[in-house]
Amino acid sequence: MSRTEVVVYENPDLLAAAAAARLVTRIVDVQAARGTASVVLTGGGTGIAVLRELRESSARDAIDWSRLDIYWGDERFVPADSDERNEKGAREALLDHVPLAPERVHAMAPSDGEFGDDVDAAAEAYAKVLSDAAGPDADVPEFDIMLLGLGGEGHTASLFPETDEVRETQRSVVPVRDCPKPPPTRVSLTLPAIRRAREVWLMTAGTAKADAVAQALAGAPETQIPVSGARGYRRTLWLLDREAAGKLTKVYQPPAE
Ligand SMILES: O=C1O[C@H](COP(=O)(O)O)[C@@H](O)[C@H](O)[C@H]1O
Repeated sequence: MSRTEVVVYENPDLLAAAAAARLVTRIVDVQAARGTASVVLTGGGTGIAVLRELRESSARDAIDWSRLDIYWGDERFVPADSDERNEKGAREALLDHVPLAPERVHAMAPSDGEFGDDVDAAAEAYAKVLSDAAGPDADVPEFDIMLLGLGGEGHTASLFPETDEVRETQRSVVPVRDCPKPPPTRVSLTLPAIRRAREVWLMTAGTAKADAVAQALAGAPETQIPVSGARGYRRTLWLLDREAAGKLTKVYQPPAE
């Protein structure tokens, strides 16, 4: 049975620090229970701030970094050294500063990588990465924790409102072209792939996100507000600052840990 929880923090700094602390605890608990853990990363202001907080936390040493698999929920299809790359942001904020096993870091291809500027091939290759990791019975692994951000118009990962990609039901990974938010070409997990995660953590801050947050939590159709369809099969955890939560009509209490 899946549950939805909403936690509101006073400001974006507190949100990022608290999300980082939760992440350490959850990864350590999963590793204690199952040996390894998997985390799907997001780009965006809050997602990268959380990784930076994690790097600066002394508790990060509680994680066995060599037994952690890293994936991405979406990526901008730009050259590897572009500041637009979600991978580059994550590496600078955290990944280059911790002893991860390089073969467990599963990045999406850049536009100057092995597939050149063929975004279809890059998306197909990432789908293969996921299906290889999932084993014989599934196309997508059961990720332990998927971190996602969202845009003011309701996009999550790189799934934008009223697009073919948000309606995708067969593929786990799709190429995305003509995105309303630059850069225009991206690779994204689809909603069915996102829903393979045990836990989805939706993290965002600021008044620009308040409408989308309120609509998603009120159950808006996912074709209109894609983040509405981003759910973990065990838990969906919204981590918000006061401004992003500003249009919620219901009062949310912090859940008991
Ligand atoms: O383009 C993207 O935007 C979202 C949200 O970013 P934010 O800076 O407005 O918080 C992000 O979640 C996604 O990964 C990224 O590619």
